[in-house]
Amino acid sequence: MFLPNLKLDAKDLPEKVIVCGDPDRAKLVAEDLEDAKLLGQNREYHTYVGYYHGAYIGVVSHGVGSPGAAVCFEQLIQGGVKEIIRVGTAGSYQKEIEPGSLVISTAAVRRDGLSSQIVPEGFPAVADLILTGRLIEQSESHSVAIHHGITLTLDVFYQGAIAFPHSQYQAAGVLAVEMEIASLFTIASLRGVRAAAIVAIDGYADADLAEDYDPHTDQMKRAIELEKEIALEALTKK
Ligand SMILES: O=P(O)(O)O[C@H]1O[C@H](CO)[C@@H](O)[C@H]1O
Ligand SMILES: O=c1cc[nH]c(=O)[nH]1
Repeated sequence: MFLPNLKLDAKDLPEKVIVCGDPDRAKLVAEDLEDAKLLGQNREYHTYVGYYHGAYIGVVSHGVGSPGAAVCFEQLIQGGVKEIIRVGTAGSYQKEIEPGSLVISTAAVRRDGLSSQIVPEGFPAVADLILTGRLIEQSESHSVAIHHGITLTLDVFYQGAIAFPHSQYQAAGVLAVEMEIASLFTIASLRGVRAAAIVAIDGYADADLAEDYDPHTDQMKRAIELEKEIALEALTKK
């Protein structure tokens, strides 16, 4: 089967993949794979495959925002993918969740537009219990602060005339905000595959805590290295 947006033949797709927004991050993950090769490249979708501890896996970039990412998730699943871990970045909503730390999402608030066009209002966006358990287990051997709980998925990155909903979600105990996890969890539930997500915190998203957005610091590079390692181990654990 040819997957048109990913621009590759599904026969070479592994059943387990890591996904991330940034094509450069996908390349970085692929550097940890043996016999890594670029399977397809089209638009924001860069797909690498290779072996990690002997397991055949893939890493695919999905770009920024749920609609484009959903095209990627759907085509991966059409192509036979059964387990997906998103390795992303997010802004913190809670003071104790500091830049450079990691958050494993157990569920995502659906404030994206994409999922509301494929499932009814009230349908939950929840992580797969088993894959998420593996992420949590892998994270326990590291000394960096790693939190787990509810994240929020928004379509908006820059505030317009309508105020960001940050304070209500902060008060409700949501840990962090990003732009694709709710779509991933919803699509995975709908199609019967496993999905989980881990994100590196690049600053405080809440206006009261706001800092300059800079996802390119050394601290972020270290956090991304760590989430990459945790996700690779969780995905390939027997
Ligand atoms: O770093 P990635 O995986 O792209 O994730 C986050 O970063 C992007 C915004 O800069 C959005 O895609 C958001 O979800
Ligand atoms: O969507 C995002 C991603 C990273 N950091 C944020 O504040 N928001």
